[in-house]
Amino acid sequence: MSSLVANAYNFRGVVAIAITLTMGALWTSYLYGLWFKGNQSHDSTHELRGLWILDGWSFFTKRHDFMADTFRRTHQKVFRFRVLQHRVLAASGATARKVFLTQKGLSLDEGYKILLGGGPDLADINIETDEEGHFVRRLLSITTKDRLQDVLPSFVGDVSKRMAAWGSSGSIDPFTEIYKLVFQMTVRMSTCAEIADDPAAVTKLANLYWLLEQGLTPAGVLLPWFPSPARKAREKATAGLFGMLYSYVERRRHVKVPSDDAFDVLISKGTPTPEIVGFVLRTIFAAVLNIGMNAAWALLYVNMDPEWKAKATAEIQGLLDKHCANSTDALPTRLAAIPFAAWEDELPAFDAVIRETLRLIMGGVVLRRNLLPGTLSVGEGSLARGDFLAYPLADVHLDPDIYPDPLRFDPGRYAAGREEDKRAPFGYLAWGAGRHPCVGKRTAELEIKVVLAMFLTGFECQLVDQSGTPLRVVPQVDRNDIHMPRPLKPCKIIFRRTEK
Ligand code: HEM
Repeated sequence: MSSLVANAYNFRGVVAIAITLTMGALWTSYLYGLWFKGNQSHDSTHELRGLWILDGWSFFTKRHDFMADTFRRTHQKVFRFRVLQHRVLAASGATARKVFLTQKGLSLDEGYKILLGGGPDLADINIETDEEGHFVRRLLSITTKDRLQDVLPSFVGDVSKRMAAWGSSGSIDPFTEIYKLVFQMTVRMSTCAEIADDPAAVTKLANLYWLLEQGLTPAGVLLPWFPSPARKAREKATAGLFGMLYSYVERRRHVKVPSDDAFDVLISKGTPTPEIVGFVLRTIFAAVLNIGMNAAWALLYVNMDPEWKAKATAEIQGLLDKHCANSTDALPTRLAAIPFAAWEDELPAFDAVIRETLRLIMGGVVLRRNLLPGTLSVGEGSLARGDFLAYPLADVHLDPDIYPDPLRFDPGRYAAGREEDKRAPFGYLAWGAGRHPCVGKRTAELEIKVVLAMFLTGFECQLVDQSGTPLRVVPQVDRNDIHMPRPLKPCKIIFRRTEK
């Protein structure tokens, strides 16, 4: 009872502090708004004049609606708003898109760090590394064709082992279970066998990672100084991940015969342990949510489209017949016998399904910060040094003039004779383009293909709603979820295993 009373007092204290902070934030926001109005640029760009904290909040909590509604309401191709002291130019249209993608001096890292809360950062636990500047080069060194060929049989083995735990029939939430498959493959690709072969270690890593993801909240970005539970959780998770990964890397340093695993490759190149840890955290962050959600959506779309399901199934069966003489071998053994080059070059229906899924799902906002001296013209707006630039991919991916009937899943759009993605400059951006194309594309495509191949050759599936009623169309996407756009209404896959 006394602890209940104490909790009630604590609760009232927390509420009082929260109210005081909120009032303080609104008041500061108001004063800042007055100051900002006096200091706004004198160009013709439309500026939102509300309380900055509300604009900033909508940008984090309902980003898609905030951007789409404001473009619609203002009839402008650009508008400006504020997130704390930062000025953001939201831009749409072909000219702005080209500047966004090709202009030197627009920083991708700075854009995401401040407006998305960045990813995991060892500086949160006072460990400074020089990892950021080397990340792309290191990633390319562990995702070469040869390495992916080496790791491919383990990908298939990992996925099939995890799927075996589902039993011979039942139901799964694709956005949870496929995320786990992708997590396992990404750990395999970016760490070492001691972790990837140990389900308890992978689960521990996944739990810490999930805790860290949950720490990336709008409040954490908008009020970084506020010691919120989310911030504490994030620091705790970062410390846990650091401690765990550090000990595995140090153990690998002392083995007599190095392997081809990522840790050993990075150690052999003289990479210090904290930088290897930072590299793994960043890789998992860039990979797992992106691959996990797109693999889950690809499965939903292809399963609901009989024509493309038949094409993709025939294609993978063709590769099984070609590369595996013994048809009595278990499915994972046969899939693992298909060489990486065939996965990459001989699955055009898979490629079209993935390409179309990504167009539909990758509608979020991409970000840059202007580090150039002076002012830069961006379409009909201008960007001062230090300002941020936000471009919604939906501007191009859901434009009916480029992709007629844009919400329809139609992988044939890219085929010779149609090539809708070529109707506008930079008409397809799901893998980025220009100065910052995605460096994880090859790995991501392979992981998605392995998941689809396992489902298409080893399972019968049906998409149902939460009550088990079969769905006739794929659910709509929650475009306001900036981390992992799931369906607006939850759904499940009911499965029956047809081959082991
Ligand atoms: C389906 C999965 C993925 C999708 C849809 C995707 C999409 C993208 C997009 C759209 C960009 C450009 C962002 C921008 O211009 O602001 C990008 C960049 C990038 N991606 Fe991916 N990505 C995926 C998987 C991965 C994976 C697996 C990795 C690493 C293992 C990765 C690493 C990166 C990096 C490092 C960049 C920035 C490159 C640079 O700074 O120049 N991505 N990705």
